[in-house]
Amino acid sequence: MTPARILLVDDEPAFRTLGAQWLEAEGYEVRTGADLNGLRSQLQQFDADLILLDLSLPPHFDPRHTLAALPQFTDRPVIILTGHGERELALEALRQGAWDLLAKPMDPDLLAVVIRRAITKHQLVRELNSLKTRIGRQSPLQALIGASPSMEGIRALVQRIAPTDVRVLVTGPSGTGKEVISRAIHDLSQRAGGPFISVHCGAIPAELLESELFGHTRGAFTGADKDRDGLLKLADGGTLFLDEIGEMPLAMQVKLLRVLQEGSFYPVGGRRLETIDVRVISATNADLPDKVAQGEFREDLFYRIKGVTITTAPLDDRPEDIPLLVGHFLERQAGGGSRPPLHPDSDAFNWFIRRRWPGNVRELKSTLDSVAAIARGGVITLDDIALLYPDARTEGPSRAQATGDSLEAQVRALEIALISEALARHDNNRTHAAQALGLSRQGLLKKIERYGL
Ligand SMILES: Nc1ncnc2c1ncn2[C@@H]1O[C@H](COP(=O)(O)OP(=O)(O)OP(=O)(O)O)[C@@H](O)[C@H]1O
Repeated sequence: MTPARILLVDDEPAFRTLGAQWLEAEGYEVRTGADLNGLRSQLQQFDADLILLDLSLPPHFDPRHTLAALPQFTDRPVIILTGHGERELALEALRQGAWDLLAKPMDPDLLAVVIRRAITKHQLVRELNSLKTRIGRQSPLQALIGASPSMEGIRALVQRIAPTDVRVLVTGPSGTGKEVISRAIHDLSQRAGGPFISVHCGAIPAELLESELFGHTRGAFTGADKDRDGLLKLADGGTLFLDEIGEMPLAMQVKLLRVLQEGSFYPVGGRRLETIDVRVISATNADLPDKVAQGEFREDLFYRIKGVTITTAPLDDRPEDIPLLVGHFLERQAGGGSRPPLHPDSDAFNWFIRRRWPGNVRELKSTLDSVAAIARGGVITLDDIALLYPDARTEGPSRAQATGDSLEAQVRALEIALISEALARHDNNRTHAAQALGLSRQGLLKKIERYGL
């Protein structure tokens, strides 16, 4: 097990040295600090599980100054070290969210117990929060992240059509979540217990597509040394997801049309008619009516697969989804472990929101993966981003200016980013996050509900 980390902040060098030696002997990993100003950046380098904090610190040596800064650090237990005669200040520290206070000179036995209790409770709270989040996210609809009107409309439609057997066509640019949407429809349908079989129509060579879909009998062609079921058969009782259907060769389109009309097919080389029961969901980033007009896609097949059409929007058109997606991916990266997810500071959040994402959510996710890999101390900063994207600090006009996002979308994006950041910083403690944002707890809860945070 990795040792818990403690940051000891005190202006007296001798106290720091002795304190650190004692804490290390108790099995903790320790760093020390001498002033209040460096504390925040020190925490970015060293994600402490607990802070031991003296109240009179440079540069002001004014306990009130330290107290005013305290709420910034109480996303982990802070134990205040007080001198005698500071009773009022100590009480105020507790009101500001300090975990406990101990008078100098320290009683080592008492200190050991207080530290151990604080760290254990803090770890339990983190685990509880991460479990709550995971349980709360279990509805298939909650796999569809986003608070933009576009995503809200999609979620409402998915909920309506999922229990029916209607065919669905999901269209929209690459990387905007067409497969995630299709999967959510399946997971919410009565077929959820059955298979979800995904076929990438453009990736399978035309000459193989037929046997991949319909299966084949032994000896049907060179190399067919035994009977093999196709993907249609494997999808029986479940959902067949035809991805990039616009890339399906014309000859195959005719055969697929027959299956959709009759619900049955012959495996390649076979004489026995196979009957299947599948729901078909198709996806494409192509303009199918245009392909129909060009003679590249069969009109009759288009109308067969069209059913209800869901259209996804480019990520650049819905900036308010960015902070939520960032939070979601970081949480998934953390995997519910004992360490909390990384979180971007406000400059980093702004960079993610302002940037353009031609590769949509897929590009956002892979950028986040690389940035998260080099971040230290639990926080993603603009400095981390600038290591991979040297233009990060100087990037030209904001995405909003370039794309003309509505003021409403920009305000929503900013509000979601600030709330997500405050919640992350305060370990999902809504009371503390509300205080930090200058909102009432009730007001914050309303916003959390509205944005599905
Ligand atoms: N709204 C969303 N909520 C959660 N994850 C999303 C969302 N949109 C996209 N993703 C994630 O983005 C990545 C790309 O999504 P997906 O494969 O569904 O896109 P697509 O539109 O089907 O892309 P393509 O057209 O290239 O096949 C996946 O990792 C997916 O989990």
